[in-house]
Amino acid sequence: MALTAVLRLPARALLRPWALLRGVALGRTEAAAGIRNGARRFGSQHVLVEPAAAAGVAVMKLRNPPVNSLSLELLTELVISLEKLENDKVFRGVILTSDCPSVFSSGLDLRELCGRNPARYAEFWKAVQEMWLRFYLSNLVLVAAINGACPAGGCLLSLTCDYRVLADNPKYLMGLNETLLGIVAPFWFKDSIMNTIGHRATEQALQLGSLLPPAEALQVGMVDQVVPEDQLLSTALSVMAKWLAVPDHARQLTKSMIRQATADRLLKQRDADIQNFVSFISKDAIQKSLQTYLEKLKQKKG
Ligand SMILES: CCCCCCCCC/C=C/C(=O)SCCNC(=O)CCNC(=O)[C@H](O)C(C)(C)COP(=O)(O)OP(=O)(O)OC[C@H]1O[C@@H](n2cnc3c(N)ncnc32)[C@H](O)[C@@H]1OP(=O)(O)O
Repeated sequence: MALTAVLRLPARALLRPWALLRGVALGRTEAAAGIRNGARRFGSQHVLVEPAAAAGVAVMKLRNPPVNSLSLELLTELVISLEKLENDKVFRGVILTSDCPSVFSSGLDLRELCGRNPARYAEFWKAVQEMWLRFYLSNLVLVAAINGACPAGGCLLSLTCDYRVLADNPKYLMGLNETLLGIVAPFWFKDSIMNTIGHRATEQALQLGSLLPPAEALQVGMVDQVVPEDQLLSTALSVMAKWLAVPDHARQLTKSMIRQATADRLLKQRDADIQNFVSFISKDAIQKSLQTYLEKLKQKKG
């Protein structure tokens, strides 16, 4: 099965990601999808996964130019790639980074939020939920090496990781800016940031839709470290070594003890959350807000 065909499958196919992966693996040559110089390496259209220099560590790169917007396809491939690594006994940690210059991820693909029908909105939102649940609860160590701007859904993705290192560049703004688009960050976005930066800082960051430069993101605890851009990957690898020095079973149970309750809040009401999203995003006023925001983004260039 060609990857393009895989990507046209509905989100419910995520329930059987191995069936999809078999298709991906069979559809691509070993050189493209698996083994290069003896090292395991696989990729899909929008996610590149390669072994890092350190044993047991993979680097997962988002590759959806120009700005790594989280489309249904990218979300689906992220989940499949993570699941594949989790099922491969070789890997214990993943460094998540971007293959696009200056942008880690621009967040949810705004084209998925505008002018679609309710069934497509529902399918998309289910994929957003799935990405968050799988990454947030992953038994692997996830370190985000944030090498670009990181707004909204991009920030959410980084918040699923166990540790965040941000490259020191004043253009690399980070935060949940939903209110500035006239939309509302769902409760599990809010939970993710509140568990990271605390209650009071969340009140401000979320209501103001703050996009913080590196020094402020560090100060508030949105990232754990800010480093010169040329040291980003080496720092992420050092951090990973520290986390991998801990026995997996003890670390995994501890992670789950801390995170499961937050994930359960969504797991208990996934369908209601989808319905909420669909009815919210379908409102004329919300559609207008989003269209205006998208147009402003496009005009910025001219
Ligand atoms: C009750 C609760 C219920 C639930 C309520 C609903 C909850 C929804 C939660 C939503 C979460 C989100 O993530 S919403 C997404 C929020 N994201 C953002 O606000 C980021 C917007 N983007 C940016 O700020 C910038 O693009 C940035 C990422 C910094 C990169 O700047 P650059 O100058 O490098 O690039 P640009 O020139 O701006 O962008 C290049 C092209 O990419 C497009 N582009 C940029 N971001 C895009 C995006 N997210 N989706 C699609 N397309 C995007 C631009 O329009 C350009 O298109 P062309 O002109 O055609 O080339």
